[in-house]
Amino acid sequence: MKITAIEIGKIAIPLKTPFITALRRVDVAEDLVVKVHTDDGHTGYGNAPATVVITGDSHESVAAAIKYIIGPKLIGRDIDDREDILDTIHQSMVHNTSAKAALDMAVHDLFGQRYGLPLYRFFGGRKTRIASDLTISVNAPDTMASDAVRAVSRGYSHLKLKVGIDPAMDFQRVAAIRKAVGPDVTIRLDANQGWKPKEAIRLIGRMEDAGLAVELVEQPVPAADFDGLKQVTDHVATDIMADESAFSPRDVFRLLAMRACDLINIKLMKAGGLAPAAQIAAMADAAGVACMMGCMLESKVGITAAAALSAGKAVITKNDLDAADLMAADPVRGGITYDKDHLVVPDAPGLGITAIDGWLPLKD
Ligand SMILES: C[C@H](N)C(=O)N[C@H](CCC(=O)O)C(=O)O
Ligand SMILES: [Mg+2]
Repeated sequence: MKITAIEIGKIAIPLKTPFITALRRVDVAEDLVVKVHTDDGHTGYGNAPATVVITGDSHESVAAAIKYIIGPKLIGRDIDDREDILDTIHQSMVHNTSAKAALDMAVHDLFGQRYGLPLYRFFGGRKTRIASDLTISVNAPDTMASDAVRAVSRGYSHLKLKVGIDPAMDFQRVAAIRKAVGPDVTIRLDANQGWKPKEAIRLIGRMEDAGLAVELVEQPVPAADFDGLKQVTDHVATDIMADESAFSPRDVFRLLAMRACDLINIKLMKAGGLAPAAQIAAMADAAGVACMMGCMLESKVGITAAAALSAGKAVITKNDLDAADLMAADPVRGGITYDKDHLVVPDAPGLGITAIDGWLPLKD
């Protein structure tokens, strides 16, 4: 099975409600989807949503990296040389993790197809269903409370609340939601870098004193401030998770060595795909630090790949793989299905994706 061509196209999917974080607002999710074709008629799928405020990657930069730098090095390569192809993807250029993730995913998809192996089995095959939280966008406290109640009525028992806009109002947001959903719903927070270290320590302490029962706080401080992240971790009882601080395996090695966080959020778009994401999971496992499998605002292509890794690794104990469930339409045929708050992984070879509706090839 040899790679013969790589096509790049885009899909646009309206969201059920606007996605609002401390970093950005999105009304329509746009995802770049690559198709990697082989000489025996197979197609491997991968995706790369542009999340410029987090990864720095735009659709233009992803397409250029694939088309001019990494892609040409993959043409003619045999899928049986998987590790060698993955080395090429990851060593062709620095940064550009979204472009690398899209190609790494497609290569794994083709490898699964080559051997009739569902990807979740390739990564360990521990489960066929994984539970995810649902994200509640940052808004006025009463709006967030009603969004949270609606999410619980849809079957979600874990909610990830976006905060990080301003600490006093963030306290009101969490208090309003806890009051609305009661004590049995798990509440996790994602500040998306919005607080300063001392501000975070005071605010999380206040939430602890008020008995708001927050399970974890994701990325309280700016991504580059590893010392600030450690300061927060060391001064609160609530678990602190690194997200934007934890891109590459090397970042995670540093975070683990510093004991700067209690948990790691792994995302394919930050790590550069499944191979480096699996490396991160293995390092965290060795350090005794549990992980969340997270996602960007991306289609079911990337969510299916992330779910396959999560379903195979015991160290991944939490999932924030709700992106495709935040969307009002699903143009991806095959892949995972949502069953209330669970994702069911496909039993078909590779990612099990058969077609993408509304996929428009990128023009030069
Ligand atoms: C979609 C997922 N639940 C999520 O919240 N991811 C964000 C970043 C997503 C984005 O801005 O596209 C995160 O965990 O920070
Ligand atoms: Mg996050």
